[in-house]
Amino acid sequence: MASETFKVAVLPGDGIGPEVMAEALKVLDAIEKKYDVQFERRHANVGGAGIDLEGKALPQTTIDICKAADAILFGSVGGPKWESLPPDEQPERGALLPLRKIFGLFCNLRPAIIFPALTGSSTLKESVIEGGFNLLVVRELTGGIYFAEPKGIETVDGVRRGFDTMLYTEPEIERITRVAFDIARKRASKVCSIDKANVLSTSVLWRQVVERVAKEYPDVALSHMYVDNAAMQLVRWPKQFDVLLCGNMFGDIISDEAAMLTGSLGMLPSASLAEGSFGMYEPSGGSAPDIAGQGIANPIAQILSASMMLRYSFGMQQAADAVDAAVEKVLDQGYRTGDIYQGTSGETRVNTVEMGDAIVAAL
Ligand SMILES: NC(=O)C1=CN([C@@H]2O[C@H](COP(=O)(O)OP(=O)(O)OC[C@H]3O[C@@H](n4cnc5c(N)ncnc54)[C@H](O)[C@@H]3O)[C@@H](O)[C@H]2O)C=CC1
Ligand SMILES: CC(C)CC(=O)C(=O)O
Ligand SMILES: [Mg+2]
Repeated sequence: MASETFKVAVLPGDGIGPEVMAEALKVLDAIEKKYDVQFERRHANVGGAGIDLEGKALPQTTIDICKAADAILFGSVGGPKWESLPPDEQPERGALLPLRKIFGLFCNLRPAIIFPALTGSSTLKESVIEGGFNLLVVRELTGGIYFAEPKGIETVDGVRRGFDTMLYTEPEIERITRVAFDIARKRASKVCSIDKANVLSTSVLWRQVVERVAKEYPDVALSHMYVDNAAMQLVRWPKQFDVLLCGNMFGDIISDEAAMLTGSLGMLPSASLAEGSFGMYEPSGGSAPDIAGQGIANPIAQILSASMMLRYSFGMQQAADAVDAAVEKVLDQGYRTGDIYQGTSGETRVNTVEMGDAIVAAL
């Protein structure tokens, strides 16, 4: 009998979600064997799978399973099949955003680290990334334009118009700013806050609050950058960044860009954290309908998300380090899924399952 048991709600979702989730679960099996721990897993439908099997993107049974769990391991949701449904019934707005809200997952951590073996897979010149970079997007996840009301599409004077509301409260900004500064202290002690304060009122407030909170962290260097410049600076010279503090939408966009610097969106994990130890762990990318069903997706983002779950929700630093090291080892050994394959000597092209097997073997 294992000395410790953690309950994990497993929500594979749509597209490549189930394919990459299967590999992350194999890694958890291996961790159970290696450490004195048991992961009690309950699977639940979410997104398109929820709609198809239970009539709703986020069925109540799924919410209940998540509530009973210590953490959620999430795949991804969405796809063309469900895009013509009313927006609030679609997988993204009907399941993913509500899950983030219901569980208070206000803090999304997206670490973009270039593995030495993958410098050739980045689209950036080697001279820009040599020596590596290690940046962390700290994204506010339950506020901003993705959530605020009113939003909708209406007809006024015979003209259809769509509208959203961008809104941030001072406490919301303060809370995520503290997370960013606390984390920066354990890293290179630099926070770059990303906004659009030359245009948006939410950003003007964002900047004021960030500056006020920063006074409590004199040991952390704060800079501000407009989001358009930040998007450019990320590809110009990513090494200048340590922690990037972003609102919901800017963090969404900037983190996809940061992912590609590391070689592929399929490499970037994420942790969506609540106050306390509860979290949902999900790849930064989506359901990748263009490659779904072919067994070729890169499972590393999902596996590293499981590693973040071990680290942040279960306090299993050693096991998380072991998973991260196993990923690095297989990359050093030359294993590559199609998205990170360069065709150079020393590389072995593998499919999703083979990559998962290699990582388990390296553990
Ligand atoms: N967290 C979630 O569940 C998210 C869901 N989505 C949804 O996913 C669907 C597709 O959205 P897209 O904009 O196409 O973004 P996407 O992230 O699914 O795909 C963008 C590109 O990255 C590639 N890619 C992503 N993950 C990969 C992996 N693990 N291995 C290899 N290649 C990978 C895809 O093949 C595609 O070419 C949409 O319905 C969207 O709303 C998008 C982002 C996040
Ligand atoms: C539904 C979207 C907000 C999902 C997404 O693109 C993300 O969280 O990165
Ligand atoms: Mg995104």
